[in-house]
Amino acid sequence: MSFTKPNVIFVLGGPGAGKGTQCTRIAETYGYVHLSAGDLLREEAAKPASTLGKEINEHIKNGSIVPVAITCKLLENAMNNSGKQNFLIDGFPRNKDNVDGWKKALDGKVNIQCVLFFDCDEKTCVARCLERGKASGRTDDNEESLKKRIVTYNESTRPVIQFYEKENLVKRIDASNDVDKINMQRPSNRYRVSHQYSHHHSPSHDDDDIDLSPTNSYSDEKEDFKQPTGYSPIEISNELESAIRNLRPSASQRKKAKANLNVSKQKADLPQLNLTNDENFNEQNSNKENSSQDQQSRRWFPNPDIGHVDSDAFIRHNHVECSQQPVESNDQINPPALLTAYPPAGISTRPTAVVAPAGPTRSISMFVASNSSIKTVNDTNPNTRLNSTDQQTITSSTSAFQPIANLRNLLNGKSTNKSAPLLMDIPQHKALVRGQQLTKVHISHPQSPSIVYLMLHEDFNTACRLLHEMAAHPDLQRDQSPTYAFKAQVNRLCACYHEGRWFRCRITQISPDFSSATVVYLDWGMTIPMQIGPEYIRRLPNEFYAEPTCSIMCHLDGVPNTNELIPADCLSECIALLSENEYDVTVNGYDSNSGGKVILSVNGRIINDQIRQLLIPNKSMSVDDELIEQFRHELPLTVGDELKALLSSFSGKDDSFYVLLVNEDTVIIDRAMSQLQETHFSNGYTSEAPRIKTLVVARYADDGKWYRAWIKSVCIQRQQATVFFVDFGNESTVMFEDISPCPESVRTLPWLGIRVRLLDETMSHDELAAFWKIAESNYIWIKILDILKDSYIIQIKIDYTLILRQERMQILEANQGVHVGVQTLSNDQSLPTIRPSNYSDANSIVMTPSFTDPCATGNDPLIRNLFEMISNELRRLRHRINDSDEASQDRHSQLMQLLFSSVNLNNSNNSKRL
Ligand SMILES: Nc1ncnc2c1ncn2[C@@H]1O[C@H](COP(=O)(O)OP(=O)(O)O)[C@@H](O)[C@H]1O
Ligand SMILES: Nc1ccn([C@@H]2O[C@H](COP(=O)(O)OP(=O)(O)O)[C@@H](O)[C@H]2O)c(=O)n1
Repeated sequence: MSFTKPNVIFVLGGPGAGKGTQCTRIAETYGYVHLSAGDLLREEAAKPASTLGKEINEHIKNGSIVPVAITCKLLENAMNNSGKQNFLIDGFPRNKDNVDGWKKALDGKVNIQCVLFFDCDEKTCVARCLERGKASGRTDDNEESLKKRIVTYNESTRPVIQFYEKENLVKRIDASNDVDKINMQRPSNRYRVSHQYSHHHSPSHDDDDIDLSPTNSYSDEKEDFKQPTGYSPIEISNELESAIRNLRPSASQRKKAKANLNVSKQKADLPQLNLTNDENFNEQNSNKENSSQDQQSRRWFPNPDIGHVDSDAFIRHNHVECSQQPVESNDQINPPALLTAYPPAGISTRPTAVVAPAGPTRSISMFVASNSSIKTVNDTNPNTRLNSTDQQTITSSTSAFQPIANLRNLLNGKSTNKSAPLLMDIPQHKALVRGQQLTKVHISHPQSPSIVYLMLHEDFNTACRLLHEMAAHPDLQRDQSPTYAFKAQVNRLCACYHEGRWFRCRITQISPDFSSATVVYLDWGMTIPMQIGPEYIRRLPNEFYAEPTCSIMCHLDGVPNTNELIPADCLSECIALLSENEYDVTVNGYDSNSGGKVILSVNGRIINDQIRQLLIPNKSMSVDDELIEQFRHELPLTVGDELKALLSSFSGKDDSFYVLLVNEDTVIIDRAMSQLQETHFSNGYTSEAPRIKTLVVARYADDGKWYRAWIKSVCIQRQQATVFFVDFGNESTVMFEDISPCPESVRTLPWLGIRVRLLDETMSHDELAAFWKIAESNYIWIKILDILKDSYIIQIKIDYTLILRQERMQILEANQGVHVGVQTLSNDQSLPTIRPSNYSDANSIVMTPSFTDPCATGNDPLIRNLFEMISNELRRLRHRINDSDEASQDRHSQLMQLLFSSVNLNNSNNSKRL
């Protein structure tokens, strides 16, 4: 029995026909998971954060059909999240769009067992819905909506039922009967329903059985439905039923399977052995045909492409040295029956691979280009020959978009299952380094539009070498029983067989019946369900523990990391963008938990931008700060980072404010922008409105210069848009003619405006204004102390040297030999050594210089005294809010004067005079 493909029964019928009622019973009796499309839609619409709520609610109220992308994704997610195999899908597919969308997303990946058609006359349906409406609170159980729903049902859903009738999949059930008559007759273990071809014909008898066995996919009683009044009992055997109930194979099954494979050396009672029989292989092979039809959408599921990897072809093209001989294994001498927590001697648990700057290579392109011919090569190679009956079709029960948390756990070697032991591990891929530029990088698995697994050139070589070595390893010969038993356990490493190759994998999930496991391919990134059994999963021989994983998970910087529904056509465009032979990669960040943050490009074409363009138009057009946060494009900052910045604007909301980071990007943006000042934008948005939430450049009215911004809202009438300047953190209203698409050269540079607030310091706007007076137009150094959702907690270090340099230079010139004071720095020197006097004062403007000059240290008390006074002055300044600008400016310069006169005098008496 195969559990690799989920079984699906569609349940259709008019509104109120009783689909939900019967499904609940079937689900209880047969262990099917009941998924009601309508319920899922209502649930989604009820989520406060849902951007689709309005759209869904409108359709429901109007009785029209919600676009399939939404419904299908909800169903798919629910199936994936259930972790189960058998599903009753109620209220779907309801029109042709539903059928097509389902096919596009899931064809070949599930087993459609049948379509249960609950046939009920209109009057009864309406009456039931109205009755339900009294208590259900549903917005559509009223006469007005019902009229529309009935029309939709007759016009759109009935043709779907007819379509499936032609496919001989429909089981018609007279749903006008009493609830209990329709339902299961216990205790006979039979699902007894009367089913008739049409409600115009009354049933001649009413105890036909419907087979709900998960494996009996298409019934062969075609004749049934050729005669409208014909009934043909579909037997559901007790055996089959118990098989559904008890998914765990029986002891005798296990024994038989074991005998078949002659796994003599294995422990007799290994519970995970559930070996496949011929029937399965046939079924799987027929599934394979289906699945190949829909390769585009399949790519989002665990990637079957790895089956095409042919290391021999690869080696021929690339002259990679690789032993053709079986690798000498000392396992025979030193055989651990199961891997223990101790790594074998000589195996490093630390990464050893070096992330090489990708060298010149033809490998990846050759590999990809020769993909089509690889199959043939495979067939002629005795080492890697594909045996068609041995092929295990990969079908997926895992989500197209895996939650990152799981992956993170995987990458960290953390178990998702508390009881699972942490075993010997394969070292992680070497960390990427911010700023690294890589070329000829291959995507081994596009997990989602925003997450990909990258393989550097060297990784690719290693991965192929591993494939080759594993194929030659004596313990991984499929025609021979494995030397050592392998007990499948969550988190355990293993070798998995797929399309003629063994791969290094980690088990992440095991089905309750121990027949299948979900494994992640450590070197290629994808997650795939596998049958458990020595044919498919074996102990990973010791020699394959040393090599670090060959791929690295990376987020595409600036691409929204969305779990939201993505329409199928948009998805396939994303896939196409991620299917290039090789990429140039810029590393914008790396974190051992979440992997790399990268920008992919091909011939200068920035893939991140293209994907973002595809994804963002699908988002809600309502202005929503939360949402923009999702794709805000920041430098990856971490706690402890010290950065040079300029104060740029108040956030206007609280005591947070924006600073503009000053780094090499600032220079690039600056340069690009000043070039733009000169060119007159002819491609401004004069005829059409700029799209909300797109990155543009906009002319800032105050100085007439262009800056990067995103569109927050537009007013077509006034031909105006509110834009948010991403490098400064302020908003402004700009005419359409002063807005232009963002030039590519600066599009992917991180937004330099970051929102910050001071630790434990609440500043009023007025205080901030005073603070501004001191620090504006001068660089400040900020240290990141904490990262909040919407802002950074920072400590400010004001680089007084910049303020003072001028004067100080003069003083120094005039007073040779005076060593007290602040260290002078040139602009590009590293951090000034000015430090806050103590931690609690960290955010006030009290700064104490540290001294590099030994002479100065002798004057410590004086200096402390001096700076205390200065800080008092500064505090006073902060509170002199009502002063006119001029007055405070005056005060400011007075203060500076004081500072310098005191430094100049370098005398405690003088400092007292302050
Ligand atoms: N066989 C039946 N006879 C009478 N009322 C029924 C029957 N089946 C369901 N109902 C009632 O009719 C209403 C609609 O049933 P429901 O299962 O929610 O329909 P659907 O899912 O097809 O819209 C419910 O209030 C339910 O209690
Ligand atoms: N596949 C589906 C299922 C339901 N729906 C919407 O959800 C509404 C309620 O569906 P439902 O299955 O809960 O209700 P019934 O009409 O079966 O009582 C429908 O009228 C549609 O507006 C949809 O758009 N597409």
